Amino acid sequence: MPRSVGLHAYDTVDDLAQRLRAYVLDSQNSAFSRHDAFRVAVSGGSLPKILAQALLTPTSPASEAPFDFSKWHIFFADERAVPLDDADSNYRLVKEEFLDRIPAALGTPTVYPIDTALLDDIPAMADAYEQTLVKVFAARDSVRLPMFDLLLLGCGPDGHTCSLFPGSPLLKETEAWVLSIDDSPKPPPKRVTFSLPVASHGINIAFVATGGGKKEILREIFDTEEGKRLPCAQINEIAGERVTWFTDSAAVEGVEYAKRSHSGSL
Ligand SMILES: O=C1O[C@H](COP(=O)(O)O)[C@@H](O)[C@H](O)[C@H]1O
Repeated sequence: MPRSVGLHAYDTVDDLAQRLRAYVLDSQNSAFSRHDAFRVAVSGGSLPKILAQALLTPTSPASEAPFDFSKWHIFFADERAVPLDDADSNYRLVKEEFLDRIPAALGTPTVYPIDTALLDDIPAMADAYEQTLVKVFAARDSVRLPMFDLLLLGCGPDGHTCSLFPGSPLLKETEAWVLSIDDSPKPPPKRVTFSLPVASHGINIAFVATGGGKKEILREIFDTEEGKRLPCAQINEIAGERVTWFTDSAAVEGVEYAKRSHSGSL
């Protein structure tokens, strides 16, 4: 584990949400100063709810410049190959938990969902999503990888992130930006996902993992050699100091790495 990976544990999810808010705001503002836009990728699972709590619950409105969602470009780090209104859709989750609750005064983000016309051809769906990235981030031959301003990732109880699962051959991909999977061990089986190089290519990369159900896998990721093979740990290894984990105390119970200098407030 690179010692520079930040692992921050907060007493409650409310505390976590406040610190995540400050982190995303800083990330937004530095992106605006670089290119007047904020290119962010989000995950599904437990993340959208915590993200909404962080971003849409101002702690002290007078003391900070607000988010300007009109300059946000929101991509999906992974998506299930289902209609956008399906209960399993990451888009639906992000829309209902977060996008639909953004106050009009804060602007409307540009959102890039998958092309559901390609539900029966998921390799084509992955290629089409890659082309979406190419259009926004520049031509494929002029940039080796799209650089996100912020990647917001989850960590499954098995150590998966995006739809990159432990032991998957997809983890070896070095060329493609977006991949398809038709045998996901977690339902639904058909999905598209950022490849590991893209999921590691953010100026800032935040993992959000809360609750006692994550403590065993966090121990493995942070405290063991074998855990280095897990998808989340591979992103830690590749991106090092660009990675920050936002966790609560239940998720890091027994994690030695969290007891060292990397834990505490950000
Ligand atoms: O299937 C998925 O799971 C991961 C982790 O979800 P969580 O509920 O354990 O946070 C999520 O990050 C990913 O986007 C999703 O498709």
